[in-house]
Amino acid sequence: MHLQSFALLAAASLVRAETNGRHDARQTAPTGPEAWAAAYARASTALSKMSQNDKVNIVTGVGWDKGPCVGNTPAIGSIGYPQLCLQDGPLGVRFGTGSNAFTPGIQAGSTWDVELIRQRGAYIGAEARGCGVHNILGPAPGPIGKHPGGGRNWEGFGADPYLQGIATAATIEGIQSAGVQSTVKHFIGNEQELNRETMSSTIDDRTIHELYLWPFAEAVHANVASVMCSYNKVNGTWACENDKILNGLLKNELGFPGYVVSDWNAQHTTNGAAIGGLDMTMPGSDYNGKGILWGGLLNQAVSNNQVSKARLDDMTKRILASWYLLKQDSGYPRINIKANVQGNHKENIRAVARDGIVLLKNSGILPLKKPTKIAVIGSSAVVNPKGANACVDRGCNTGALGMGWGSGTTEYPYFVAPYDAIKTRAQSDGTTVSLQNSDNASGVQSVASGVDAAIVFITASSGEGYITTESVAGDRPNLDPWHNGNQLVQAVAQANQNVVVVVHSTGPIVLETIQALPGVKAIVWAGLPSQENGNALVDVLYGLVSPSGKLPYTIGKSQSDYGTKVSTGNDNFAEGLYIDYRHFDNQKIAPRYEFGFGLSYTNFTFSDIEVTSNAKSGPATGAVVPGGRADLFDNVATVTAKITNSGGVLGAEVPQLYITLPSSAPSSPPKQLRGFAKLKLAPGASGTATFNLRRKDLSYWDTRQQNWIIPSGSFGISVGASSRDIRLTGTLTA
Ligand SMILES: OC[C@H]1O[C@@H](O[C@H]2[C@H](O)[C@@H](O)[C@H](O[C@H]3[C@H](O)[C@@H](O)[C@H](O)O[C@@H]3CO)O[C@@H]2CO)[C@H](O)[C@@H](O)[C@@H]1O
Repeated sequence: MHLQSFALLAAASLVRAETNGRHDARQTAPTGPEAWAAAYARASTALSKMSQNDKVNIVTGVGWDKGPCVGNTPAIGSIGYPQLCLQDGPLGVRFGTGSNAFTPGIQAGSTWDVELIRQRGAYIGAEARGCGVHNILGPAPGPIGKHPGGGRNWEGFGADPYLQGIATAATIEGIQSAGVQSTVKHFIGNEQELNRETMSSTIDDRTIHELYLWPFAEAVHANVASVMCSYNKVNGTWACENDKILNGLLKNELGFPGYVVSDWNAQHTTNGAAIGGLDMTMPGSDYNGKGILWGGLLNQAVSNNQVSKARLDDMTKRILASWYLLKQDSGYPRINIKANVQGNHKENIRAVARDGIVLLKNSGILPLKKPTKIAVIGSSAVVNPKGANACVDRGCNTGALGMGWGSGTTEYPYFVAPYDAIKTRAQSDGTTVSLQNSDNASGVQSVASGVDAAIVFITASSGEGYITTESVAGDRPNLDPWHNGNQLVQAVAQANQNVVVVVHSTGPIVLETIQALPGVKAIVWAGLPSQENGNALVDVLYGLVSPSGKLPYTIGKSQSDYGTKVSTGNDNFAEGLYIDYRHFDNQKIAPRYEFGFGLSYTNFTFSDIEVTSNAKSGPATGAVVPGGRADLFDNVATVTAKITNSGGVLGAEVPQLYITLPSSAPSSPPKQLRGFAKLKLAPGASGTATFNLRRKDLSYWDTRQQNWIIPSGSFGISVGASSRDIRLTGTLTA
């Protein structure tokens, strides 16, 4: 990008900051084009001191397993540039022994609490910095969750582009406020693990803009330092050499000033990747130390003019500018992945684990009221007998579940299992606890009968495809609970009429068998709570807090209701815009629990909706700032609603705003999330939810005009407690 364009765009960025309250809480994170312009100026000065060899080195990883981090580039002595350390990942410092295992992205999304998510990012950033990590490989809003059983969905924030976008931006702002580069991944269309390194994702122009690109646009707007291109092909061309998506969408349309780093071994050619928009190759060789595509080969290609010197300079400047942007050129800690950096961050981990718990069903059994006797049942109530970290990259589902498996995991520094925390609480209440730490349905009668509450634990897991767990090679082939969970719950419900089912899962499971059992009095969707698993659960089971999580995906009545299937060859994304609730709404399919659903121990009433708007139909016209045209980020309408806690205990509600586009727009999902807020309210208290709608929030992508358009006519505004529990409606006209 040119310096003049940054200077011109600085003013536009200030307008955005004043008009979009959501981002005002940003602290020391770099802010917009002016910060990039200063970083680019310094990058240009450094560039002039670098040899062609230096430039090739700074863009080329040193090779797999040849440095202290999962990704490393060599130091460049001539400019005082360090050996750069890139380390996973989205929930903390992978392989760290003195760091925390933060709550997975999907649990953070389930809180719908932007400030908790931002703090989570800031703490991940602080720990990465403390370990000398320059670039932390997260967050991961791709996959978004086209497939309910997609192996890596749990690394991101939920099956909706808006929720993913807000959570992604807040996470990046948090991470980068600690002076650490954030990498947003995986760009783009990597929605399944099966065949991810061979398949092509064919995604139409409107769908890519409105669904898959959306969170990445928010990431670029939050000044993310780098973007990781994915393994798959997009529309027939490898993502890491795809001119249309890297140069076209990312760098030109979104004005991305940072650098594109390859997923590990996702590069296929020397010249094609350089010309197609890749800026840094990782890890630099294949896992056997071979297959080196840049380094010497790139040097030759530049000397032969097959790749221009200007392109190599551009790659180098992007990498240097990101380093200067985060002020990593002075006083940066030395690399020590084993550093002790935990601080008090477990408070955030417990808060996210707890506030992400979704209460799905409660016939009055919860919160527990000093029961005399309880039973705790299931192998996932206790920690893995071999230790919480016994399986490499968490590649098993044994014992209590806190995260899925793969590169997006960390080591647990400790693990509080449900049984540990329940026992501690029970002791102080004088409750007797009996335990069956297996999933054996036939032996459950004796432990479950005669207790005041039988708490039964079931799970489902998934992860990255290089590990197969219990025959699951990444993506879940079905949405059933593992380890005969349905049969276990059935047996418990036969022995006892006061059953509480606790689910730990990487994504939706079909609950129909469990739902039909009269003995099941509560279903607690505890998600993926990481190391604070048991503590977070006890907070909710005993009413220390009222549950306040909301589902970040739909729980359908059957797998086929979702309308997508993991592809065995290439995938033409035929469902288009219609994934998750967009599909259920469009096809008028009743889910069991809809996107955005979650109960509380109190009640909330919604009233007094007000809509003010100066939205005008037509295209966006602003200059390009990081994230897209500047005016896309201008507030054009505001909706407010009064929320009152009309129940008897303190609680938090998440009012959600959905829009329905006017009939002049091309056919669109019936409802699309475009705002949410989390209000903590004492009994009887009221608060105002304010939803600021930006131009982009009211626009569709017009494939002919190649622009975002606000359609003319009347927009439906729905405000509710879920995507289907709409309490207030209004309209606005553009
Ligand atoms: O970690 C950086 C990015 O890497 C991708 O995941 C890779 C993961 O980090 C790595 O540990 C794993 O390596 C295994 C390899 O695939 C396998 O063939 C070999 O036998 O064992 C290796 C060690 O277990 O490879 C993963 C890629 O296949 C992620 O996609 C990305 O998100 C990470 O940021």
